[in-house]
Amino acid sequence: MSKKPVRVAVTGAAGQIGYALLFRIASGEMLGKDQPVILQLLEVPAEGPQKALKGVMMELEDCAFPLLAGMEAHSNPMTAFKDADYALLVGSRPRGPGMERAELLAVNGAIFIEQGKALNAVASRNVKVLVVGNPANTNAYIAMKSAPDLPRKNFTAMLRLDHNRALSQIAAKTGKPVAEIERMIVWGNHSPTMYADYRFATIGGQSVVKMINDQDWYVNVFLPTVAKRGAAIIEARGLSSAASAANAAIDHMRDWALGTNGKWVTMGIPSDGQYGIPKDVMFGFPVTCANGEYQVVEGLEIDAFSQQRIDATLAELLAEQDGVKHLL
Ligand SMILES: NC(=O)c1ccc[n+]([C@@H]2O[C@H](COP(=O)([O-])OP(=O)(O)OC[C@H]3O[C@@H](n4cnc5c(N)ncnc54)[C@H](O)[C@@H]3O)[C@@H](O)[C@H]2O)c1
Ligand SMILES: O=C(O)C[C@H](O)C(=O)O
Repeated sequence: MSKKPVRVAVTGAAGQIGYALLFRIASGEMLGKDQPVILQLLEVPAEGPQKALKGVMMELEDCAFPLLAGMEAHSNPMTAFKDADYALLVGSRPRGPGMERAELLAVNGAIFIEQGKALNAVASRNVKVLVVGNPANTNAYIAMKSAPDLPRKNFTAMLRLDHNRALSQIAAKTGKPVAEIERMIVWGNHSPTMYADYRFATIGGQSVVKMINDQDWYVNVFLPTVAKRGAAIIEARGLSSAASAANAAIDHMRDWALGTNGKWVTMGIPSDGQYGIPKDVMFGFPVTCANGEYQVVEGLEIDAFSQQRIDATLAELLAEQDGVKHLL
């Protein structure tokens, strides 16, 4: 018997990430090739974006996806999130060349308060929320705080693009297939303070640290390359990453919903105090997923260098939280 359709809400659906994301959700790449979906698409209530959204929906229709059980265009989060089982919060103002991410806080805070409240009011009580729109961790924190009737654990932020970027840098350095790399971690904020940590990573069971054996490359090439990759793409394209961001969103939601078979992935999640991160801080942690739930990989040794990096990204997140506390 075929499965009952699930409702997937996507905000910023006419934007560039939306365009790279919706077709893959509708084709079953996110929730499985046997899972029908109903797309509930939100755009700002203005003629241009709403018209563009209609165009995207015409294209979705023209794909004749067997798993696309329905789609709706919305301009109000209260209708867009109705009974949503999954919500991908992509819509926000993207960073342009030379713009600091922190500047985005004020502009985007209001959006995520309204959307958090709407999720609280109308979404499924089990809704899985992924915030992609930047500053992703703090936007997710704002949405979570604006939705007091939903479990905190339902709110996550996207660190998966950073995780995937780190995997590709290691694959290029070692000449090994990316799929063989296990136990990568990116701690903290989706920003240049993130800490991409390959101390525990293995390839075919062998330690990546030993294979690379180059602390200088780790500190002076790998870490800044991963941390500043978003800015490098903006510089090169004149636009922020879109296809790779959509791909990471698919990876994040697929793993959360369908499980990782014991593999570590990075998710931004509200801390429960693990590794000394204060409760509720939306922090990138290593997790495994099973049965629709994520679980932090605990008990990893944090050496002095790592502690310093973790403290720095935590300090940035706490400052961001402080910057929005008057809104909450
Ligand atoms: N977390 C990550 O790894 C990551 C990676 C890349 C981009 N991003 C962020 O994702 C966001 C979207 O990027 P993009 O390139 O798709 O931008 P875009 O400008 O192409 O699209 C954003 C869309 O969101 C819509 N929008 C704005 N406010 C909205 C609201 N309140 N409700 C619904 N829709 C709204 C806009 O009309 C626009 O169509 C940006 O904030 C960007 O910085 C995050
Ligand atoms: O840094 C940005 O604003 C773009 C995006 O978050 C990215 O990592 O590509």
